[in-house]
Amino acid sequence: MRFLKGHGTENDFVILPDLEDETALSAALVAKICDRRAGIGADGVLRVARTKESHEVAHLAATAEWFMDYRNADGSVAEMCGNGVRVFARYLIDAGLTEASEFALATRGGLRTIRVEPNGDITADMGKPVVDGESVATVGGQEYTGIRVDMGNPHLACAIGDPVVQLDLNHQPGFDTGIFPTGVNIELFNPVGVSRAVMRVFERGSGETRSCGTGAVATAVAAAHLSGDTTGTWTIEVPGGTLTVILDAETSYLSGPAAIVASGELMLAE
Ligand SMILES: N[C@@H](CCC[C@H](N)C(=O)O)C(=O)O
Repeated sequence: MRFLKGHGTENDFVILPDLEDETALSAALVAKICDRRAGIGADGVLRVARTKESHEVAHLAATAEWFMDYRNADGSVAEMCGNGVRVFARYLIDAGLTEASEFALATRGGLRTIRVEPNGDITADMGKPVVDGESVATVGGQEYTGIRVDMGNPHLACAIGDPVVQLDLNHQPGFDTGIFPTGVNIELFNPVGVSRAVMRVFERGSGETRSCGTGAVATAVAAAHLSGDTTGTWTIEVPGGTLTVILDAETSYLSGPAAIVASGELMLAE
């Protein structure tokens, strides 16, 4: 099976073009592929499938030709991945599978419109974030209150007083499993200056990653909320780079670099 490797602000993915929809991707195979020692290594897998052939999203086929079938590093399925859609778009463009500079992609979280910027960055329309009250994450015995944000996938974005660089994110943070029965992506951030935040993330199904696009939007929403705003342009610094988030009354946008860095033949099987 052919694969490519790509990343968006070091949130890295193995891309599996499955244009004829022939690959049954088990959780075990995904976990093997994402293993950083015994596999290729990645935060997740992006299977490239035709929307019309994919029963989960076939109803979106009139608008989006391609479906991003996203899997976390542990093999679990997620609704959306913000850096994933941007890297997926970069693959489609580089592979000549689209010539448009603006096009829609199907995800389990619904349609996402992509725009290629003049400087090569890729912007995704991430939809309207849904804010749904507060909850608490526990990291290293310390409790942090955050804001629940639904980006198609679940987030808990916590502004904290301790510097995020000092956190130990080697272990799963605690969270309320009653509120998040299918797990949650947890962002810890320090607001810095005007409309800027430094963020780290512990992703559901992947552990700590160096960036998370849906998490960056959730962080911008939470940071804006704290400053009494709901709109504006936010710079979110993550360990792997910098993302820009625009919040307006109707939707949210995520912009940043996305690159394909390698391709090859996968020898792994179940
Ligand atoms: N890295 C992603 C989010 C991937 C999915 C997430 N781990 C989940 O299970 O919801 C992003 O860039 O948004």
